[in-house]
Amino acid sequence: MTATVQAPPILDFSVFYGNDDAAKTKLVDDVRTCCLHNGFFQIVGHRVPAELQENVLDSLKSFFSLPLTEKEKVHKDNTTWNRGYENIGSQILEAGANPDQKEGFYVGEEITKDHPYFLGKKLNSGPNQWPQDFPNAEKFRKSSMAYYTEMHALARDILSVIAQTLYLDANYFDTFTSGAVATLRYLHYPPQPKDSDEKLSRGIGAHTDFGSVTLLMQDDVDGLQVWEKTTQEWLDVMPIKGAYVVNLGNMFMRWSNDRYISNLHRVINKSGKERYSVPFFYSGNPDYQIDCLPNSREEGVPAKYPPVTVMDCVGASYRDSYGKATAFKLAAAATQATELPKGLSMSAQPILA
Ligand SMILES: O=C(O)CCC(=O)C(=O)O
Ligand SMILES: [Fe+2]
Repeated sequence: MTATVQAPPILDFSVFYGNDDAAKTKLVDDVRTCCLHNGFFQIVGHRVPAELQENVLDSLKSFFSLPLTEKEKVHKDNTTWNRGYENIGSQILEAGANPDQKEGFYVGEEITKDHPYFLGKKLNSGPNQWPQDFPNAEKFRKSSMAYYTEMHALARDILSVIAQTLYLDANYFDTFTSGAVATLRYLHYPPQPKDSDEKLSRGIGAHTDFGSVTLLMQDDVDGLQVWEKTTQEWLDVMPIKGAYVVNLGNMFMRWSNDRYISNLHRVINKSGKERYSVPFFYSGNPDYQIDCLPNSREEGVPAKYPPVTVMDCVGASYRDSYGKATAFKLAAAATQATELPKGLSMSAQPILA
């Protein structure tokens, strides 16, 4: 019998908030093992209130059930800082696959137009767009912002554990997390049509995330899969109520000189049901310099990458992924396809002005 490889381990994060030193050391060791293997783990026992999680899920479901014309009133093309609604098919994350079969809504810090981040065009910084003609509008806005604040706190706590996995002070990332930019993304994956091409149809194509860490809440429908390099297979990450799937992004991998992994994952919604999920992408302070972390390379081994700011590192990945969808649209138009993939607009979306 062959040993089965498990989807990301489920770790009890409550020990981070307790006084049991042995349990804390074990948590740090477990997180280190995951970071070295594929950069994925799951946590329970965090402090994000269950009621807030439910409010977020309820209100995003009622938003996505609005008519398209209502959702498009807050389309993210109204901004150059990536806030608001995104149609199905706007992104291609897997080269060669069809545009992603998901619609989304982006939320970030409420940044006013006189804020230095807005004036300096820092990494998707600006005011949010909120749907107005909507019975749950107030609940949607309030729960989104309360949840956004909670997620910042949880990301800082997780980074504190990750610092310790590298034998660094628990507060090593404080300058990186102060003034950090992050994006909350509400996602809705309609059921994949039965006659869709299995090989090409994706809720979200195989990709790695761009930033430092991503904290993902899944609703109760499965579909997320993580690539397991040792057995060359896709492993299902079955939803656990209230838990977070945590994964490292490309910027963290670069920062650790490729010692810690940013791993491939994808979503295919074969459930026949509507699937909802809420990733929180933590970029960090846009002006922070990402330069090889201490203890992530052997004595005498050079750093693989030159220093880069958070803004340049994450911004380049965003532009690339939306550029692919635009290229697909242009290719489809060039072959005189009568029908373009739904939701692909004719204007390229400038993600970072
Ligand atoms: O919806 C999910 O479960 C995963 C979403 C994801 O990987 C992403 O938005 O980067
Ligand atoms: Fe992802």
